Amino acid sequence: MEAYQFLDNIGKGSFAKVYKVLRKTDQKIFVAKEMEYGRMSEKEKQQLVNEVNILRELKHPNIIKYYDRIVDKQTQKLYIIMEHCEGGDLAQFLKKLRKDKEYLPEESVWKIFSQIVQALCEIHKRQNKILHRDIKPANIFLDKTVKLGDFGLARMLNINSEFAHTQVGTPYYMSPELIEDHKYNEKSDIWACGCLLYEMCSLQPPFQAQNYLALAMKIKQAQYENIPQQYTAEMKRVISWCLSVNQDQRPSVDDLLNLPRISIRLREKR
Ligand SMILES: CNC(=O)c1c(C)[nH]c(/C=C2\C(=O)Nc3ccc(Cl)cc32)c1C
Repeated sequence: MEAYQFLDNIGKGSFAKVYKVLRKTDQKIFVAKEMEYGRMSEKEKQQLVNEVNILRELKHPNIIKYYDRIVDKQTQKLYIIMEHCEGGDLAQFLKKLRKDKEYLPEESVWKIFSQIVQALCEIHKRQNKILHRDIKPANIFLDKTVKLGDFGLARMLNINSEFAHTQVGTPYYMSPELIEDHKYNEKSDIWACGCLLYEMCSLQPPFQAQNYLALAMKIKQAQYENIPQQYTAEMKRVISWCLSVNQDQRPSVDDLLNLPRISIRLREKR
């Protein structure tokens, strides 16, 4: 990592530390995600190679840009160099709103959501379909555009891995089918989008409990409190649609792109 100067430790991604770094050649700022691969099994190393290969292929304004990967054989650490987003992550942003008791205007909620749906469209519609598997505010970054990042758990549909059952932190956004130990699929990402939309309105996840079992019960019954009254019936409808227990009843990415509050934005972009 001689080409970069470490500036700050800015947080944790999935299974990793995240640093703000300066590229010495042009003084540009990036983010380096540091992962220790020394203690990883061969399968986990394959997952790491898989994450980097996923990132390298993705080029979209609403997906965190991958720049480089550096292997430090001495320390047995892999660094993934990615774009830096001045605004930090959405989790911190929502945490500040909650502290200031300030709700997000509905227009802002749709603006963020429409960009995440576009990112999802990009990864779901590829020939080699990709599932993100960890959509949540901490993996959404704010800059001139909103960007979906940290594909730490993403994988091509055709590669199974024991990571499938790896959970880091409380699984607030876990879907009913995952609780039933069914296969993760694109409708599980849609469930997570419903949780994200809910949390942007309520400033807390739809499903919370004191323990995993109680959380699982609430998720399986899609039992959640109403969002604040200031949001429209359309917002409530889309959240309810994404949080359909039966995944076949959930919207597809195309259904979400065709929502009036999203499609109007896409037309304006053209
Ligand atoms: C207080 N947090 C920050 O200031 C912050 C900022 C300005 N950027 C970030 C994080 C990232 C960032 O800016 N780009 C990233 C790409 C991948 C991952 Cl896993 C994280 C990031 C953070 C956590």
